[in-house]
Amino acid sequence: MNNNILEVKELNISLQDDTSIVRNINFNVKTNRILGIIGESGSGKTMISKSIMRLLNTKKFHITGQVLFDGQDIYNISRKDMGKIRGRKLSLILQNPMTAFDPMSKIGSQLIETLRVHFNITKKEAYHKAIGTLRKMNIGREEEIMDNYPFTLSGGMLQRIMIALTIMLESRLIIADEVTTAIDAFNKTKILEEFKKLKGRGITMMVITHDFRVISALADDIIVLKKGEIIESGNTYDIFNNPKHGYTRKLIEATNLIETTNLIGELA
Ligand SMILES: Nc1ncnc2c1ncn2[C@@H]1O[C@H](COP(=O)(O)OP(=O)(O)OP(=O)(O)O)[C@@H](O)[C@H]1O
Repeated sequence: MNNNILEVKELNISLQDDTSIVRNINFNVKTNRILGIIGESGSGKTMISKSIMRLLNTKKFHITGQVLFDGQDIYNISRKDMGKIRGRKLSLILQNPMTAFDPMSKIGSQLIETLRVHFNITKKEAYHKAIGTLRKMNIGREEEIMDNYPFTLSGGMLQRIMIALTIMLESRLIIADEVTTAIDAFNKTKILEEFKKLKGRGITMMVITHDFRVISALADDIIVLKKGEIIESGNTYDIFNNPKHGYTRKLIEATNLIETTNLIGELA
């Protein structure tokens, strides 16, 4: 049985003037596993995640290769069918959560509306589903949060609500792109804890980051990306303990350095 929820085959992305962005990208995401994609800024991580969601403007970018989601070739289905998959079975959580919410509408209405687009349920049922998930995640002040506008909440809190939404939607694959980068330490810890809990329950995820600490806390397998190419891949333990590539070693060392600096800061 094929237990890959996602298969990316020979993915190449370039600009229309032939400037290459990513080359020969091949990887699979297995059901109930977390794949980490790590690489420096500009290595092509976001381009890969957006191309999987079919969110890149094809007038600007030339994309070749195949992306199979649950066995279905998503580059060969209609926009309408892609719309049904995106946001329900396949979710992308981006670095800046503010852009994911409508600033003019309260959090509760947005969650209820999204749930009702994808499930045949009443407003009341959607409300209970939403608030139940927020409670399970220990968000705190859940009723109040449902009644708030996005701008009144911190980026970290909005990020946690986005994660809650993917849980409500029962997404088959969650792509988390630098979700812990631009948020406060408290919510970063909460998000990592939540992902760890979900991992225990068998979530399937792609975690994209430049931070080895996030990867080592969550990922089962890793892909290392450098300047648009995969330079190393394997299971997290092996890569962390025995990196083959100098670039991977540098990324790991940079993480240790940051940790040592933080420790010195705490001791000072
Ligand atoms: N809209 C765009 N037009 C042209 N080139 C782009 C565009 N967006 C990204 N690129 C180029 O594609 C390459 C990969 O960018 P990408 O955003 O995927 O990197 P990344 O690894 O996600 O970096 P970061 O961690 O900073 O988000 C970069 O060299 C960038 O210059």
